[in-house]
Amino acid sequence: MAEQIVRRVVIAGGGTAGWIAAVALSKQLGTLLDITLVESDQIRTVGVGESTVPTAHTFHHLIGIDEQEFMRETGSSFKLGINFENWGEIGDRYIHSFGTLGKSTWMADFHHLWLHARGEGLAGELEDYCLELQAAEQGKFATSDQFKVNYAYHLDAGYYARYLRRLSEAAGVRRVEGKIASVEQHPQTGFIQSLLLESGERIEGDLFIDCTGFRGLLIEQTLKAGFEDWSHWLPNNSALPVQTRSVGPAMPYTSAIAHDAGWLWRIPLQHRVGTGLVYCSDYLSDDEALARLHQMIEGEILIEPWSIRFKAGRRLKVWEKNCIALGLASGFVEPLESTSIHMIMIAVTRLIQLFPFNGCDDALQRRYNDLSQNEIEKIRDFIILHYHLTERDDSPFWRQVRTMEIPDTLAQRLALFGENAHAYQITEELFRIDSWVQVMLGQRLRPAGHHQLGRLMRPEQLRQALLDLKTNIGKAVAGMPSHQDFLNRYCPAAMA
Ligand SMILES: Cc1cc2nc3c(=O)[nH]c(=O)nc-3n(C[C@H](O)[C@H](O)[C@H](O)COP(=O)(O)OP(=O)(O)OC[C@H]3O[C@@H](n4cnc5c(N)ncnc54)[C@H](O)[C@@H]3O)c2cc1C
Repeated sequence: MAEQIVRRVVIAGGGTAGWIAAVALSKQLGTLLDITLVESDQIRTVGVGESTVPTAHTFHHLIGIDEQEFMRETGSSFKLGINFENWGEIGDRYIHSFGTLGKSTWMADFHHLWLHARGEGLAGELEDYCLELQAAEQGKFATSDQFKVNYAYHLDAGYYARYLRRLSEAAGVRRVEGKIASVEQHPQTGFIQSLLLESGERIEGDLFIDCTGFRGLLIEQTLKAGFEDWSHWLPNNSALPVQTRSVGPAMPYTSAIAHDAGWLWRIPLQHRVGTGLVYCSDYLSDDEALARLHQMIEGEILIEPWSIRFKAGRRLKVWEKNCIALGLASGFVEPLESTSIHMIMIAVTRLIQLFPFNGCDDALQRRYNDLSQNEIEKIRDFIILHYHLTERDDSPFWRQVRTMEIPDTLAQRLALFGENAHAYQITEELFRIDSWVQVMLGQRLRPAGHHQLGRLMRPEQLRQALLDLKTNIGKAVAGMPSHQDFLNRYCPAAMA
């Protein structure tokens, strides 16, 4: 049997990405690897990233994280979707839920039936036919054999990293505190050999995972893997996060409230609310942004706002030589649909599946890079959709994103839906058909035509079928406790 060449894994950085990598690799491949994580108390983590998508639930399950313990220790709440305000037009509101819309058939997705019935005056609102969406609207939540809902989490990034650190160290990860002063490479191959810390300590490894955030200390500053800038499609480049006291029960959704040069997030945790203004500095100065944030804040400030600059785009090669970038070091598509933690989790899963036990060869690297590119580009298109499909004309920011050129891949999807109401999910794509449908309709795209399946049913039969669906969902939601009551019982926050 071939000897294992890659055994010593060095993770640079201890933010969300670093500790997710540490916990997953140690729990899954533990005895095959020696894992060291280096982080520096002198360099703070980005400190945000608190809203997730349902894959977080699946990922935790895969690596054996106990849900109730995790939620107690991180003050987490449940998330059923995102509540968008002022996106299509000022005053608009819709929820992009994680749920399934109605009942689809093999011939056509549910929304085709709904579009027909709506046109004939036989149907209510689309949201009447989705359990998660109705539960979100009413602030309800339950998860059990009786209530099978598709959900994600809101979590506290600081507590989450601490929690994962505890699990990782228990699984054998060695943590080294220290600032990386330089990265040492093999003189011929350029492969990374070691990290030299300011203390003089040298950390040697076979595989290096760059989780150093936007700076990309290994992947970019050392290996120059390259970056594809997407800011012409996603112009927001600044954020002002702040932590505030809760002013009411935690709702089971994130809010994304558009303003004239970006948007504001509100993420309800058990012990506080995470809020943050996202904006484009070409259209809003930092002082104006701070004033805007203060206008939109609800509740007493617990931690004062801090400033973050970012650029949307992807690292051209997330795997280069013997270095793999995860998290912000690998690229960033702005936080609108809370996809970064998902991408970290998928990237770690992919790494476990394609782990280079016998060395970092080109074919493995190429496969990994292709899959990563494919994934992030689909997510990029979904985010651009929210900006481009707007009718807002009240500010230069909205005029720019409404009229900008968009990627061909997205233009094709819009044409298909705009003409015939068809939406699709490509293999391994994160967002499902129902996500595309909810956002496209929520952003005011009204398809000119749709599948004629609905005409095969008698009007009364169709009206009754839709009424039954709505009634059953209504009954199920009525039987659920409030989200806050469920949290209080299921996983009361340790720090609340
Ligand atoms: C405004 C904003 C909002 C976001 N919201 C969401 C969201 O709602 N949902 C979501 O999924 N994602 C979100 N994200 C993304 C999310 O925050 C990140 O994906 C996640 O926090 C991972 O960050 P990271 O670990 O890659 O980097 P960081 O948190 O920046 O961590 C970098 C680590 O590297 C260490 N480090 C750096 N340099 C050195 C050095 N020289 N020596 C030693 N250590 C070093 C630091 O000490 C730190 O531990 C958001 C991002 C932004 C900017």
